[in-house]
Amino acid sequence: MGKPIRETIAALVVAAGRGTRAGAGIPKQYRFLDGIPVLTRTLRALCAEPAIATIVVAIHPDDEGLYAACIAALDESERARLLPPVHGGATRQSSVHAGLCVLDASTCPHVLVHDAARPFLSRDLIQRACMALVRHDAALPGIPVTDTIKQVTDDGRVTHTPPRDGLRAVQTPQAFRLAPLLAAHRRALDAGMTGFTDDGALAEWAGMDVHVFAGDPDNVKLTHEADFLRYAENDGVPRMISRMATGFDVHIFGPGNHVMLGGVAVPHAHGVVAHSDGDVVLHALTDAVLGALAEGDIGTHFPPSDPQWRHASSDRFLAFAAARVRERGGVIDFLDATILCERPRIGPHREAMRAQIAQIAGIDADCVSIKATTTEKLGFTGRGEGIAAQAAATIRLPVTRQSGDTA
Ligand SMILES: Nc1ccn([C@@H]2O[C@H](COP(=O)(O)OP(=O)(O)OP(=O)(O)O)[C@@H](O)[C@H]2O)c(=O)n1
Ligand SMILES: C[C@](O)(CO)[C@H](O)COP(=O)(O)O
Repeated sequence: MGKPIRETIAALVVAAGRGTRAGAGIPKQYRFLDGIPVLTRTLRALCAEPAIATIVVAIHPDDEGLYAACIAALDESERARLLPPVHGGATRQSSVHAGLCVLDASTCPHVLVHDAARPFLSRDLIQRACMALVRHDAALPGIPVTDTIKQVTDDGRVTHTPPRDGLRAVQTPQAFRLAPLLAAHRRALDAGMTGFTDDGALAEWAGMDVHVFAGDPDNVKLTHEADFLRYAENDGVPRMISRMATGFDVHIFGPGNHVMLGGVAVPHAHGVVAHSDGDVVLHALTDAVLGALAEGDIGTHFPPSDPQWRHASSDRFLAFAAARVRERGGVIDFLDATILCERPRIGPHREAMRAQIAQIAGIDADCVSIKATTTEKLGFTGRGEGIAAQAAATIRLPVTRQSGDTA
């Protein structure tokens, strides 16, 4: 008995175009829509359909790096569905041909050919395409046209008005039996027919019986800059969400003649007892930033048991946390710290600390605030036994998954 049709379908995504009509520097399938590349969205939609056994993407040879970044954003089970990419050609038709050539008709006798530039394809639409293969060798999603269509000459004279009822605007995914489609592509190539704008037209030319099933008006092809403006909330700029977190640190006073505070050596009658340089301000700020990332705390990344952090300058801890924010595509909006001690006096060093913290975190000094308070001679700080700092960090991170989670 043969396999059920749902285990015999491959998807071929054509993504080798240059997107010249959309402009904007990189090919449109690699541009971001709400923090997610168009191609990543398209592949996720296809991966969500269990009927599709395997997926191959035709890419331009110059786009290997862009493709790798799109694939990295998929989860492991999604990546497992992908064959290695193939290099497409100068036309959509040649890119489809290149992709069809690597598919194995003995394991996947059916193929859905889909434009990378159509990232809004729904589960229902994919299922309609798969179902169409039960009855047809070639089937295209089409939507009734709502405008009246005119055939015109180059100088704009109308020569024909086809009756609208029989017209459909066709989309992808277009569903085919693989062997006859590949044979049709080879025949077209041999005949020097290289200008087909969809596989439906090529199949029709080759004599296949081509049918239309219900398309989806939301399944638009991103073609012009205006499409990006219309469909991307932020036109390629990742949507960001704000996070705020706090940090706190204490060190006991010990022998010495200064304390490090916010990266500044502040003269004092004592030093602090600490594994590192004991800068409570930088430690509290580091924990606040790591907290906003939900990436543990300073001890997670720089364990006090590790001798390499002995006497370490605390700059590196905050610099590390700030780099993590950048690596996740985020920004630090604001850092705020309050120092709790009777002595030393903080006011004369406040501006130097703000400048130093700003430099370490890679932000403007305007975005750093340093405050100080005594504790009215109460508690360990009041008795002059030690010094404490509490801090808050506000950061923004890109929304990177369709679910709204962040990276
Ligand atoms: N040589 C080509 C041309 C197009 N495509 C793909 O075919 C789909 C539909 O093509 P289109 O929207 O025309 O994309 P581009 O050719 O990139 O656009 P433009 O014509 O504006 O350059 C896109 O996913 C595109 O990447 C392809 O794989 N290989
Ligand atoms: C395949 C297609 O998306 C069906 O509507 C369309 O023909 C592609 O045309 P393009 O000129 O390559 O964008």
